[in-house]
Amino acid sequence: MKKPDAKLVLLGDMNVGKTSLLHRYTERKFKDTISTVGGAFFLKQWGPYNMSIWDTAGREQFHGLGSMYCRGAAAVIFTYDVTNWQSLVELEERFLSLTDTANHDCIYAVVGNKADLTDAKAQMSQDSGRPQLLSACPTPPATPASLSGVILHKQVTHEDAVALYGRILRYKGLEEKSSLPAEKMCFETSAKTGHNVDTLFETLFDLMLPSILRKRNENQNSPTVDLEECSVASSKQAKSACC
Ligand SMILES: Nc1nc2c(ncn2[C@@H]2O[C@H](COP(=O)(O)OP(=O)(O)OP(=O)(O)O)[C@@H](O)[C@H]2O)c(=O)[nH]1
Ligand SMILES: [Mg+2]
Repeated sequence: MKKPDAKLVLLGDMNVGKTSLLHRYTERKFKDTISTVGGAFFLKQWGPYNMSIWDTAGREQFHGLGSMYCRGAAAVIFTYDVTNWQSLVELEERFLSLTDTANHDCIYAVVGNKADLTDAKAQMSQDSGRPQLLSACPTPPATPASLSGVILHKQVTHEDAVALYGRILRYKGLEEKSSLPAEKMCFETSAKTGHNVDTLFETLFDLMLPSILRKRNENQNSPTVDLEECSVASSKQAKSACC
């Protein structure tokens, strides 16, 4: 198996759709998933480069593994579910610090998945003539009994994601002005319909190119062997694997 040129890691709470995004991109399908155990990686040939994409478990019990998966990452996707405010909150509270082991020039994207559901909900709300309960708000709205069963999930807006992206940059000690702009790095996707999924991965691969070239250059100039990568490569025979 070829040695990966760069590593991209998907982080986020359970059930936000990380595995589904990966399936959609690598297999062009939306298929049934089971909650990920530990993590799994996939290799994607992108032009002359081998990209490794790491799918991590969102469940709390696997949290300790997250920083290991982020070690040496050239890009991290912070994934939330657009219908679930708490999944955005968790990114900052639980997942951001895991990226301390990522490369110093790591690229960060904030991705709201399940965009197909918000469209459906918005449509449903309009059709029924009910009041719009879909606007984002940081605390749960009081839900009158008369409205129970309408729409209980809050939506996360693009502006919420952009604000989180700004806080990620600050946490990383990066200047907003000299970093990649939020408009470019905040995506809304649907693993179900495929909306924006190719754009997400390919935008990130493009942006990872300087990191790939730097790494190739370092490897050429150094006779030392990267033990971490070799152990990963030698223990994985298949295109994808669990670990
Ligand atoms: N409607 C809709 N459902 C989705 C989408 N993406 C994922 N799902 C569903 O959401 C559930 C969770 O998806 P997974 O991809 O397993 O989520 P995950 O983030 O990998 O979860 P963990 O492995 O537990 O961390 C599944 O029932 C998926 O079918 C999407 O874009 N739209
Ligand atoms: Mg999963």
